[in-house]
Amino acid sequence: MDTLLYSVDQIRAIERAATSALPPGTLMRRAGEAATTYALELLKGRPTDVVLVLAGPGNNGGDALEVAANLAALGCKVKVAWLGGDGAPSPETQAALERAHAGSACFVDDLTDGESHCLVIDGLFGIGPARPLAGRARELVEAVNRKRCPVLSLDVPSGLDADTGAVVGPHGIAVAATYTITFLGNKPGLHTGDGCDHAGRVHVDRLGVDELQVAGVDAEHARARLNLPPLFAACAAPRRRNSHKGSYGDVAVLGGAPGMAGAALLAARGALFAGAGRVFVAAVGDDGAGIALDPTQPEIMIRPAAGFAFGGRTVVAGPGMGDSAGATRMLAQVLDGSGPLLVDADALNLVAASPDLQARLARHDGPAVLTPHPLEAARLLGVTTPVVQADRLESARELAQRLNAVVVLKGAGSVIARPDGEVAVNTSGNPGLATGGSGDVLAGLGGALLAQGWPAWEAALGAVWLHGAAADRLVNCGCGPIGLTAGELPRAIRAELNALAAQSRS
Ligand SMILES: NC(=O)C1=CN([C@@H]2O[C@H](COP(=O)(O)OP(=O)(O)OC[C@H]3O[C@@H](n4cnc5c(N)ncnc54)[C@H](O)[C@@H]3O)[C@@H](O)[C@H]2O)[C@@H](O)CC1
Ligand SMILES: Nc1ncnc2c1ncn2[C@@H]1O[C@H](COP(=O)(O)OP(=O)(O)O)[C@@H](O)[C@H]1O
Ligand SMILES: [K+]
Repeated sequence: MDTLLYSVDQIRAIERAATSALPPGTLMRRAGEAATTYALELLKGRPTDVVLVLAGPGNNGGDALEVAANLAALGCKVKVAWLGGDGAPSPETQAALERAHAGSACFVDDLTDGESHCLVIDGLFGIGPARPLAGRARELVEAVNRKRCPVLSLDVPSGLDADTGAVVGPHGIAVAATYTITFLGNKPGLHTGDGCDHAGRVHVDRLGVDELQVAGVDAEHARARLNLPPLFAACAAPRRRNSHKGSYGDVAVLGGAPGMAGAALLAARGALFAGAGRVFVAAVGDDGAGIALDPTQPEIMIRPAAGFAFGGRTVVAGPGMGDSAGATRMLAQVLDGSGPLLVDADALNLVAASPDLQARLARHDGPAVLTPHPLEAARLLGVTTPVVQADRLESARELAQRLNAVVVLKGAGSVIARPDGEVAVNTSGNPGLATGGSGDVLAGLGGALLAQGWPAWEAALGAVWLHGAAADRLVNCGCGPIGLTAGELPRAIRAELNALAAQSRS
């Protein structure tokens, strides 16, 4: 899998470089050939029924018409729904249209509901759409999304923004593909937000554009990639025989105000099962009369936050912390400290509400990771959740820069961003994680990696990937996605982390 993620501007730059070096029409022909080969692979070489091809007015439509012509020439039954535009098609698309017309592909005006197809090829729009799909384009997408057969999108599911993973809106619609074959380079929008539900399995074909042409763009711009173990596995070193609990750091969870003990305990368990040497809960607003023990995890030491010695420990601030004056005071204290810090949940909301805490956080003298979900990110940025979700990569970048910390913007395709603008989009996980407390476990896991000496960037990448991989492991064993509980995650995280450490040795 190509792990670098290119913006539409970068793809257009790569395209310009390649087009000027190649005979006219080469890229579209190659896109058509690559998609034909992939379609036949998906159909195990033998289409059993009609292949329906949707072709739009731009070059994405040209790619689709190439596929239609190729499949028809190979003897497949092909129907084409062609959506002409206002202007004339590009010369390449015009040539592809003529090729498709000259062969045995049958052009149809409308899709008949209930007609069966073995595959739909979606070539309505690629990286071009600037406005929400409407009229006949919308009707075609609605009809395709009602079908039960597999759908192969060319380049990008039509109607999806390739940069952001948002459906082009307002009130837009996008093809929900089973597979996407994407050209010249991988694209962030296929892997985050709505993109996760629309792209299906993503296959990248560089169309034979040589690395040198792409390299010029990489060196200058490529600042996004998929989050996979090679980015952080080197930190998951096997344990030295001659080591002790002090070798693996202390994690202190600042949170667990009365009535919200569970969140802090889940974070603490996340830290414990991810290998922290010792785990504490510094319970906010608790004079010691509240939770004293986690009966299923007595290893966790629970102390009142007031007077707790945070120095020299990794602090996970926020799970179940509440917004009391005491909580705010304790948070200011840990922000002013110099140890590794992970800020989550209520602590993020307190930071969002206080310019003073924001300044303290930006000045924090030590590794810092923030783990907002989209609403928390919106509060921190002073915008609404839809604004955050409309461009998850840029929202995460903006926050990382403003608060001078590594930021994890959670949700499907979590985005991890650094203050210098580098971004990674997570590849693991599933909607089983959409359950109360799973974020608390992630916070504890991130804290444990920091406590074991992982730098902030690698700790954030590793925690997000391991958390998702643990959820995938549980689903593969039948424990979800429906009904997966946050409490099941720590043990699965332990299994994933040990597997990673074992691999890093071999
Ligand atoms: N960029 C490249 O290097 C290559 C591009 N190719 C294909 O070309 C695509 C890009 O082509 P285009 O730039 O022509 O863009 P698209 O084919 O994505 O669509 C642009 C066309 O759609 C119209 N349009 C946009 N939004 C619309 C809406 N809501 N309703 C109706 N019409 C709308 C535009 O006016 C324009 O005519 C890529 O995604 C890819 O599939 C391939 O041929 C291979 C090489
Ligand atoms: N649909 C999803 N796909 C993948 N991961 C998800 C999905 N929904 C939630 N998650 C993950 O689950 C965690 C939820 O965290 P959060 O919203 O803070 O929940 P809580 O506060 O209840 O613990 C995050 O790591 C998030 O990325
Ligand atoms: K498409």
